[in-house]
Amino acid sequence: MHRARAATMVPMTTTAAPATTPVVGFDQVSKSYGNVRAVDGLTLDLHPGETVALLGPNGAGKSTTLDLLLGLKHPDTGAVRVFGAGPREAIVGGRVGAMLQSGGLMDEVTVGELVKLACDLHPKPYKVSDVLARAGISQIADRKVNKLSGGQEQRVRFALATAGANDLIVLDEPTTGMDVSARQAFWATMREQADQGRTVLFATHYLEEADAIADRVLVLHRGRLLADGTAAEIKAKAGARRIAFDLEGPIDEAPLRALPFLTSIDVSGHTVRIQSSDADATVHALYGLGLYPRNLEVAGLGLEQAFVAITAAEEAKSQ
Ligand SMILES: Nc1ncnc2c1ncn2[C@@H]1O[C@H](COP(=O)(O)OP(=O)(O)OP(=O)(O)O)[C@@H](O)[C@H]1O
Repeated sequence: MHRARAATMVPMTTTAAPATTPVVGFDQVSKSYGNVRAVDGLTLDLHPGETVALLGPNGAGKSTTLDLLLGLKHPDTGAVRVFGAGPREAIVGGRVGAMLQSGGLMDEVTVGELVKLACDLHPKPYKVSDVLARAGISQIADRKVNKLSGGQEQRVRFALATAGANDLIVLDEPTTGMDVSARQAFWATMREQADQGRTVLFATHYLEEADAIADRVLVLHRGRLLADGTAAEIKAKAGARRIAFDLEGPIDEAPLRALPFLTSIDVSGHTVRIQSSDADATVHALYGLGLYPRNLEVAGLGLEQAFVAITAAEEAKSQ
């Protein structure tokens, strides 16, 4: 999503909702731009204390989903609820912190002034010095916002989204441009927030972050929810497993390519790497070829490979 944003921080408050009310509820939500259906019949609930990663290829509808949730866009059909109210009603107070992708930072103020403003506006603010320290920007508090590097700007957005205690934190590709230490500090803060019962929803292209951080993963594709579960469940849903082994002598690829249930193969030197939708059957057939595979390893897919497998299978269905 590369569109400019009106604001990088969206403070909201609502009256307390009953404990059973989901933090966020999407009920059959659809949103189109002309003939592009960005969000297509999306139904899901988010609950207190969940850390949820929203994954999907470019154009899958992640940013539109977050915009709908924040009331920055309105559904064509269906309903979006935030703490039991419509997003527009929810926007009037301060239970939601949002870190969006671009735009909205005031240029002519210093980092410290901007963070102080965010704290002043928040109904449950943290101390400005703590917010600056947590985002790793105390040293640049006197610098004008328009003199920052991309990664520093992103740290400032992080500070704005964590200027006060929010019950829901919405993050659109939050760590893009951050260096390793900024990422680590960022996710440590988000973990603390989740441990305190807050709900964190983040869209990302960094699947290793989703794997490490999220206790629930949503996979969007063409505006529809393809998968919803823990990272382990998503990996299992992809079905395929990785098989790797070494062979001595020149490798004849033809019989390997004919192995049953093989979905991909890569031969590099003496090492063969295979993906199979039935690893047991593939390994059995491998021995049936009279080969002697050494250093044989069979493992599940990583989240990234599972994501690629799930979305590629969906693409194939729609062709
Ligand atoms: N303002 C707009 N006008 C027209 N089409 C739009 C607009 N905003 C988004 N779209 C289209 O809607 C679809 C979903 O876009 P969206 O930005 O929600 O996807 P995304 O998953 O966030 O993508 P990315 O990973 O590339 O940021 C895309 O096909 C996009 O081109």
